[in-house]
This record gives sequence, C-alpha cells and structure tokens, in this order.
Amino acid sequence: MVTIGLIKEGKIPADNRVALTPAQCRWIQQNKSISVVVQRSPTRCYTDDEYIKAGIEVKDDVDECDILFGIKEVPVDMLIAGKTYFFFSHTRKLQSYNQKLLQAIIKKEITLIDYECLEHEDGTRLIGFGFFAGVVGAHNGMMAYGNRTGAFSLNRVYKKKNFQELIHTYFGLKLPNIKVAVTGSGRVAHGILEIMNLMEIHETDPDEFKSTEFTYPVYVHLKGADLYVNKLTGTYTRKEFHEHPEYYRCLFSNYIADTDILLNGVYWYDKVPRLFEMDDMKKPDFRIQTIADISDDKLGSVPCNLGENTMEDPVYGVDKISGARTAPYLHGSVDVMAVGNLPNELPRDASRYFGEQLIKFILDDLISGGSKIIEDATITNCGKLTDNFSYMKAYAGL
Ligand SMILES: NC(=O)c1ccc[n+]([C@@H]2O[C@H](COP(=O)([O-])OP(=O)(O)OC[C@H]3O[C@@H](n4cnc5c(N)ncnc54)[C@H](O)[C@@H]3O)[C@@H](O)[C@H]2O)c1
Repeated sequence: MVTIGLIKEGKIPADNRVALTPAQCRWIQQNKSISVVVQRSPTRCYTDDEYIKAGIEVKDDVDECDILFGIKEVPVDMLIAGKTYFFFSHTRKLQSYNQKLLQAIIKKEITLIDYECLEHEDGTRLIGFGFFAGVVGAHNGMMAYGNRTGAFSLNRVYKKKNFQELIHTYFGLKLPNIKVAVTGSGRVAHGILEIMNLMEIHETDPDEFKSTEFTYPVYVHLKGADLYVNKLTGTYTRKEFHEHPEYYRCLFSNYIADTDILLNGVYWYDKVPRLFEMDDMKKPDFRIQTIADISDDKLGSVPCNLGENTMEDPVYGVDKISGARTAPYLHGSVDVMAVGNLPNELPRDASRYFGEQLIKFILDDLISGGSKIIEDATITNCGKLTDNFSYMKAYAGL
C-alpha cells in the first residue's frame, strides 16, 4: 500500500496551508488503497488534533512515506534523500533564490514533481491556490479603496474564521458608484469575480464601461481579446498570444480614464506587455486610485508593484509623479496592494480547495503508477533532470 506523508512546512515565514485536510485524508484512507501520515506541525491551519480525530497518524518523522506532499519550498536541510516530493519549488523560471534548492534535490537523488507544472494538454494548469488568492486580493483591494476614501469600511480577511464568515460581512455593505476593472482569465480572476458578485457589484461590458457613468457600482472583466491585440494584424488568438506575447500590445490604456480600482489577475512574464507604463500615472486622466496586483509580479504587468509587501502590512502608496514608494492613502499617490501569499489569509478554505483538485486530478494516477501529466511535471527523477527541464542544466549546476 502506498503511504502519503504531509510534511511540516519549513520555509520562514511559516506557511499555514496544507495539501489535504483531515476530512480529505480520512476519505482517501477509506476509499483508496493509500494510507496517510501527517508530520507534526504547530503552525498548520488544521491542528495535529484534528488529523488525529479524523483517524490519521500524526508523527514527527515521515521517513517511511513513499510520497511527500508539501506546499512551499522545502528547506535544504529538511529534504530527505531518495524521496518523491510534490511542492511548489519556484525553480521552473530559473529563480536565483531557489538555485541551491534544486542543486540539493539533485544531489540527494530526489524525485521532484512541481504542482505548478501539472498541466492539461493545452497548457492550462491543473491545480493551484489562485481562486482564494483572487478572493482575498479583491477583498483587500476594495478594503484599501474604502480606507482611502472613507466611503465604507472592510475588516481584514484573516480575522475571519473562514470564507463563510467573510461573506457575512458583506451583508448591508453599501458601495459608492465605483468602476472596477478586473483583468485575467484563470483561477485568480474567478476568485475576484466571486467577490464582485458577493459585493453586488454589477457586471458591464467593455464599451459600456468606457462610455457610461453609472449610478451604482460596476465592474468590467477584461480578458484575452479585450486586453491584447496583435500589433500587425489587429487580431487576438489565444494560442499565438501564449506562444508569442511579444507580437501583442496591451489595450488597457483605453480603460485607465474610466477605472477607479484595478484588480489584476493576469498571467505575466517579461515578454507579455504591461497593463500600463509608469509614465501613464503622470497623465491627468489616470483615474485609478487603488490597485490590487494579485498576480504580484514585482515591476511586472503592474509597473508600480514595487515588491516586498506582507500580509501584516499589505498596502503602500506610489507617488504618481516620482514613482517612489509612499505611505498609503496620500493625495497624489496610487495605493498598491500586492502580497505573494494571499491564500494564507483563508488557509482552511484554500487548503480544502487545493486538496479537492489534488484528489480529482492526480491521486488515481499516482496510485496506478503515474501518467503523462505527472511525468511532464517531474523536474527531477531520482536526482536526474528530466528531458522537459533540460533547459535548467546550467542552473542546476550540471
Ligand atoms: N498573490 C498570490 O498570493 C497569488 C496566488 C496564486 C497565484 N498568483 C499569481 O496570479 C497569476 C494568475 O494565476 P492563476 O491561478 O489565475 O493562473 P491559472 O493557471 O489559473 O490561469 C492562467 C491564465 O493565464 C492565461 N495565460 C496567458 N498566457 C499564458 C501562458 N503563456 N502560459 C499559461 N497561461 C497563460 C491562461 O489561459 C489562463 O487563463 C499567476 O502569475 C500566479 O503566480 C498569485
């Protein structure tokens, strides 16, 4: 019988999420030929006791497990040689801060399957925390706008026990006639839209959004063809855009004069055009006052994302003229909410959502000995870089 281990998160600051909840572990043990062991942890959002009550073994070491599930990067000194791990390694883009981690994984002859690389055939990701990043990020963006204008007040998400409790805080919330632009088409965008609907912000189409001042709060959802156009042909095709985003220009500047709040969930890397440039902020028609950059790429799709914000202190200002970081809510600045671990504000819901996807898309293949999807997401197999990731050779020190 296969034994799965849920490891204790070792990265500092400690992440409180987990790949499977106690109820999911119990279900797996009862319905699949798998046993689950949980490594004792004082910081996990589900306590050791909750796992024990669900009939799951909780231990200090997980050396005897066949497959280990974590969330964040495993510190090098916690890696167990020869094991198979699933976690977010943040190495596929050759991130310099995780180079030593990949080198240690190779040295310790580990098999690493990265959740971020588990993809459907067309490149759509199978599994992720994006939905709750969108939920928390949209809430925080709205909260920041309320703080700036004094028009309404929202509390912090992490002070609520769960998503259900958070929803209750929206009853009776009266918003001014704001215009919100939502960008992106993946899980993050879906989470943002959930909050737009829960806050009873009305959807409008791109043309109406630009041409009308409404007497109630509205949002526009900008994705694919609304946001990007081929510089030569003036058209948009998803496949071409994914393969050659450098052929495209961004249309977001058409919305800047009509947007109070930007909630950004686009997928971005350096070949993808930005939503706007720093100089656009100097223009008198730059109406945006609050940006929740949920994608959170420093100096990325949102150029005034200056990085290094935390859950404890999620909002700062950026001066529209100098581009310098300021205190939030000042006249002449734009407020930016950009935090890299947003789902940690709702860790129990985010973990349950993640575990559901893991069970649905991965578990059966894992027990039956693998699948092409798992193979394609395997960065190292017993310490050897796989063909898909051979581009990482120099980074891996080979
Ligand atoms: N701040 C946080 O806490 C947090 C948490 C989760 C995700 N994120 C970030 O938010 C962004 C969006 O995440 P998501 O969960 O919505 O992603 P997702 O995988 O669910 O969706 C990505 C979307 O981007 C589109 N896309 C455009 N170009 C692409 C390309 N070249 N390759 C793949 N997809 C492409 C896809 O069609 C898809 O609709 C990511 O950059 C992610 O890292 C941030």
